Amino acid sequence: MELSVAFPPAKPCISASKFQAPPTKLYSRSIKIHSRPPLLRLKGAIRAHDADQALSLSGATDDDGFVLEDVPHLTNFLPDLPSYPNPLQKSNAYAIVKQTFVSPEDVVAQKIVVQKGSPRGVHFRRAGPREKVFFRSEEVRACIVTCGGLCPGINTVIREIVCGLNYMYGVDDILGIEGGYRGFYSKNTLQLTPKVVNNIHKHGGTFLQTSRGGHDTKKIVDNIQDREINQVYIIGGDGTQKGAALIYKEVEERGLPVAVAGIPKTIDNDIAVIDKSFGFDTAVEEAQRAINAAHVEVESVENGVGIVKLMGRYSGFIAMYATLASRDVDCCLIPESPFHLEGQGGLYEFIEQRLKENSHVVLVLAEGAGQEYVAQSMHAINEKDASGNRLLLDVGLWLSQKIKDHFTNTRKMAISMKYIDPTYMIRAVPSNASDNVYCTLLAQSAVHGAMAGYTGFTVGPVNSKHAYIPIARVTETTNTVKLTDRMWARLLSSTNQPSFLNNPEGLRGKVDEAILEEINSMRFNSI
Ligand SMILES: Nc1ncnc2c1ncn2[C@@H]1O[C@H](COP(=O)(O)OP(=O)(O)O)[C@@H](O)[C@H]1O
Ligand SMILES: O=P(O)(O)OC[C@H]1O[C@](O)(COP(=O)(O)O)[C@@H](O)[C@@H]1O
Ligand SMILES: [Mg+2]
Repeated sequence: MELSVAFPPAKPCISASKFQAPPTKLYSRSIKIHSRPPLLRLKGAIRAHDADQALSLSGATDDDGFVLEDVPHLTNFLPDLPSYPNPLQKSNAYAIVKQTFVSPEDVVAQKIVVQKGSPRGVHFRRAGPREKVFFRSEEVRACIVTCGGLCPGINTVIREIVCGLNYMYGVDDILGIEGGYRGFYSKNTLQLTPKVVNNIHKHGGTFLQTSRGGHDTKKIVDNIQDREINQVYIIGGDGTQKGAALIYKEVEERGLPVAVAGIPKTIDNDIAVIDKSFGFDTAVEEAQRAINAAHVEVESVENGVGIVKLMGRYSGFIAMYATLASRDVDCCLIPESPFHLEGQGGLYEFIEQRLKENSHVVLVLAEGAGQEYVAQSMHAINEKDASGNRLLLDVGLWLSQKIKDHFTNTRKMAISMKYIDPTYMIRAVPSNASDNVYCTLLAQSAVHGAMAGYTGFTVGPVNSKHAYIPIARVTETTNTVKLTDRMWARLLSSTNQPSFLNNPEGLRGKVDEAILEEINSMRFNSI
């Protein structure tokens, strides 16, 4: 029988130090299922074979198009690593659970809407506790680091990693790395216990502090080695996960028995593969307060124009969901959807029409929207932050000014402009109840994965089932709002705003020619 599995190429069984790091790019290959290698018992430990776990995914044939995009396992480069029975076997919490351990055959499908006869497609390993663990509890020294921008729920994830390790696996040596990646080599560590982290989930921000920039793989791994850390939990966005992949590769090259687990974090919800990033719901909820305030303000004056600027560097998810949730928003502008101000079908015309109808209008603006216009008007240079992310110009201020100028000078209409910028407020709050539950699941899944010897993985829900995803899969692309998907159409139907696509010529010279081409071809295809 043949099984199609996607994972880095198998490496010869030679000493760990001689291993080459596998290429990041995953590829798909067919491998035969042989009779499973014997499990040798030695002194209460079980010798495992990495292929054992992948190959036990029986029952699939290559002609049904089943692909497993597997995550690395410590035994890939440390084949003699002993394993032990999972202490959860004796856990009160799991005492009456029907199936404590996730079967090695359990996988999560990336696509759940399929057609009859279509290939089964890509799958990820299901997250959760495994029968065998590759660490003795008393030998674990774990560390947690948080990097990048803030997001509601980071503290809950930290808390639940600490409590999960301690309560489920009896681990009591957990270090907090302070101030992001650079904290590995520039700061002292913090000892984390359930008591220390008991209340942190009630606060926004990160208990461990964070930073941008400062990723130096060699220095970080030197530090991991010097401190004898063997489990690394890394909470952060796309940049952080890229850094985590480099740490994992370096760890593998050095042949260290260190599990590297990534927990994806970003307020922008732009991480690929996973359903949604934690804190996103909280941020959307918090954004309602700002939208509400804008609405109250502009409803109370004549010709009130409210603008609310929300986060979203390259993707407008927060703006889109906040708009859909609110129903007080007349128009939502996101980076993915180019807009134009002047002429037929433009923003000025739309605002004037709504002012005539309702005497007020509320616009929600993602910070990454219309950056081309702002850059043109300010002759700005492309500045970057310490992590290399482009620093955005304030589109909110620019748009408020443009609208004021247009109505006062060109249209000779008095308007009352209220510009609200709650960007940092929506990500600095503690997470709401549903995000807290989500964070708990993420943290526990990460702990189970690391204890089971998986490494170089990111954890997250795929079609609402938590899975272990190869890091490269979540960093190779960024999630953006697809204008061709139904969700954006739902928003347009809800606000009844212009799509700005009916007059692509109005965009000429203002947005990238490639975007215009795309719009034209979309229109052509949909006619
Ligand atoms: N391509 C990369 N390789 C290695 N480290 C990176 C990379 N991109 C970002 N980082 C590091 O990850 C951390 C966070 O990245 P940043 O982009 O600021 O936030 P986020 O992880 O939320 O996207 C920073 O310390 C940065 O140095
Ligand atoms: O001012 P900071 O801390 O750099 O953060 C601003 C950026 O952080 C974000 O909230 C999210 O960015 P990350 O996910 O990369 O951390 C962006 O929406 C925003 O542009
Ligand atoms: Mg990022």
